[in-house]
Amino acid sequence: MLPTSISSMKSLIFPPFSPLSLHFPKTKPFAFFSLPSKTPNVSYPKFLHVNPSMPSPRPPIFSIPIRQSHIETPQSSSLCGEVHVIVGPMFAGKTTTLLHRIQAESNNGRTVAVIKSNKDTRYGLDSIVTHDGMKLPCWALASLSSFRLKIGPDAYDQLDVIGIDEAQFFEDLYDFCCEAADHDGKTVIVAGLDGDYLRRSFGSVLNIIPLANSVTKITARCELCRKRAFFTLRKTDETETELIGGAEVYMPVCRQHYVDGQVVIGAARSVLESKKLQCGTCT
Ligand SMILES: Nc1ncnc2c1ncn2[C@@H]1O[C@H](COP(=O)(O)OP(=O)(O)O)[C@@H](O)[C@H]1O
Ligand SMILES: Cc1cn([C@H]2C[C@H](O)[C@@H](COP(=O)(O)O)O2)c(=O)[nH]c1=O
Ligand SMILES: [Zn+2]
Repeated sequence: MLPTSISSMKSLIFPPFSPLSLHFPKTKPFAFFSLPSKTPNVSYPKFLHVNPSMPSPRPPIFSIPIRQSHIETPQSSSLCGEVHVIVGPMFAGKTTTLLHRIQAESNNGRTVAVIKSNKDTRYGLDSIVTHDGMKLPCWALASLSSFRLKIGPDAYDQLDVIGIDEAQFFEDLYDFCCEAADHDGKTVIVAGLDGDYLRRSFGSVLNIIPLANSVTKITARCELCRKRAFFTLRKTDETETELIGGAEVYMPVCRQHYVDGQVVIGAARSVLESKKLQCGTCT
């Protein structure tokens, strides 16, 4: 028997919720299923280079899988996709984790494609490369909305899994994930920075958390004390939010060293500014 408050409610959904559907969402656990591979002519990335001496990525320290159930219904099994989000500071292993998940999906016979932002030109535009040198061919795009046309609508329809790296640079991330997972039935695996060098929310990455089946925050090692690093410190005095770079510009730091670093950088900046004011030749 349902509680009165629920049973007396008029359902706007047909058929109305059963008590079972209230308690057990009809989602599938990540990587628990394998769809048959569809056509052989779809581009099917393989790892070009996996360094065998590379340690496997550190386990996430913070993972919130949204409650899932093994109960499936026939009508939910084909259409609904999934969204999985991997965040953390630079050098935490986001790209490594994304590539491992994509490789696992591909090994399960699922058709995969990976997208990165064309703003990140660090290693050329044709591949995603981790800080360790692991590499996977990708689509480098200015916007996610261009993906379907770029890959071709037929190839898009054949895709099971879409990986997105450097997600902070895509303005249309929310709309793309919604459409791909809810409407097109794709599994979307997103990797990106949750925060910028000032620890402000970066791009649309945090906006897609309400869409996600799972959210995983991973950490790096603080470059100064080797403790867990949750943040990215910018070592230079540039102030624009988007500034492409690697270890020459950024370092992963723990909370203490982030705070100390901001104080040191702030002090250095004010010294430089006061020197500029005193110097007659500087403008
Ligand atoms: N300061 C650093 N400079 C270069 N490589 C680093 C540094 N710190 C960690 N790494 C390496 O980078 C790997 C993570 O690379 P990657 O997956 O590309 O990270 P992310 O995508 O989170 O930036 C780590 O496992 C580590 O081996
Ligand atoms: C913190 C921060 C980073 N970026 C840039 C720097 C890199 O090009 C990417 C992050 O790459 P990774 O795969 O996570 O190592 O983002 C930026 O533009 N602004 C920032 O504040
Ligand atoms: Zn530290």
